[in-house]
Amino acid sequence: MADVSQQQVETALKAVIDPYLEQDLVAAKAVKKITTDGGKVTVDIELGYPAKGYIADLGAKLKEKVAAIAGVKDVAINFSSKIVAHGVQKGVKPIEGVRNIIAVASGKGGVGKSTVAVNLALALSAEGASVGILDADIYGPSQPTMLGSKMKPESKDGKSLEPIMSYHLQSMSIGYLVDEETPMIWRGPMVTQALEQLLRDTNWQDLDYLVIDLPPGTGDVQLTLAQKVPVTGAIIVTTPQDIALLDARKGLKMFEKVDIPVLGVIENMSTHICSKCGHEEHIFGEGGGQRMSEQNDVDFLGALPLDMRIRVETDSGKPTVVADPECRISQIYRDIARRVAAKLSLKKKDFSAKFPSIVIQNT
Ligand SMILES: Nc1ncnc2c1ncn2[C@@H]1O[C@H](COP(=O)(O)OP(=O)(O)OP(=O)(O)O)[C@@H](O)[C@H]1O
Repeated sequence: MADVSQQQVETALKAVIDPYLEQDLVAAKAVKKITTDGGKVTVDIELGYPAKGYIADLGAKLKEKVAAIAGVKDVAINFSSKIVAHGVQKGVKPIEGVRNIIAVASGKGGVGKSTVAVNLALALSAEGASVGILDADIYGPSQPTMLGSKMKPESKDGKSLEPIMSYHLQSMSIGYLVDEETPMIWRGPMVTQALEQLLRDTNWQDLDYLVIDLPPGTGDVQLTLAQKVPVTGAIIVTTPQDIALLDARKGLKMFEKVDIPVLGVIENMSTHICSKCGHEEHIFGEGGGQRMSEQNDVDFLGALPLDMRIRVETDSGKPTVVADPECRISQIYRDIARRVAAKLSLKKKDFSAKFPSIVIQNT
């Protein structure tokens, strides 16, 4: 019997569309090596995004296609992830130790932006990336509470700060440094200066992604920040109500103005799940985030339910993604995290950046 050819294997691999990259892995240039040794086929795949929770499933689909080629007796698929730095706005200096910055914004307060930001950061970490979070919500820093950490950051040299570690996540917040009431009286320029300092004077350690939890709204502070921080991509959090959607649209326009690509929209409090009977209801209307994304030509990244456990777990210092990694809500956050990172991986690379991070992940 004739040997299995590389071409046959490629054709089989092309039959599987990666839902996060929205293309097959050959087209995405993720297939790095194919070896065929008699009936034994080995495929090396390098994804541009972290995907620990998904590669078993992806590997099984690819194996099934390759195994169906006549003459194939054994298939091995090896996965790795290589996360590289991507381009940012022109003229903004990159941050030492950080490959990519993802800004999480909302048009209006109270839509759950901070909750989404921390769970998204933890979900990226659960998928295998090295992740940090900067709490830029200077008027109401909530990350110290959400991460259950009240420690003061150390300074080894009297100039820079060491990030606080919780659940493998590096974090920095004005809430670690001043008492809760102080930032409320700060004026615009003080806020942006404090934030720039927090961002640049923290010793971030080799981060693939730094998630920035921006202050709510689209005023001057947010605009100045968006101009000064080297952001790779932004995410807008909204609820399905009309008013929140209108405000979210302002957020989209703000990022457009400063040339930051919007990775997409996350709808929070999408449906309500009754904690007693599990019944699901669209109490704030249905499909608003999806419609808004379509109308504004941005991606819809996913929807999270209004669920009491999200509030209880996050507000008590153990966000859902670490409190119960296998539950449905955590799976939604991880799905969104993979989608965000995959979209980011398709953006223009920053060729001046030094080292990518490579993680070997086997099925
Ligand atoms: N999907 C959800 N289900 C239930 N409760 C939620 C959900 N998302 C957020 N919450 C809760 O809603 C409250 C507000 O959330 P959060 O602080 O994240 O909002 P925010 O948009 O960052 O607010 P702010 O504008 O004050 O910064 C918190 O108590 C949080 O636990």
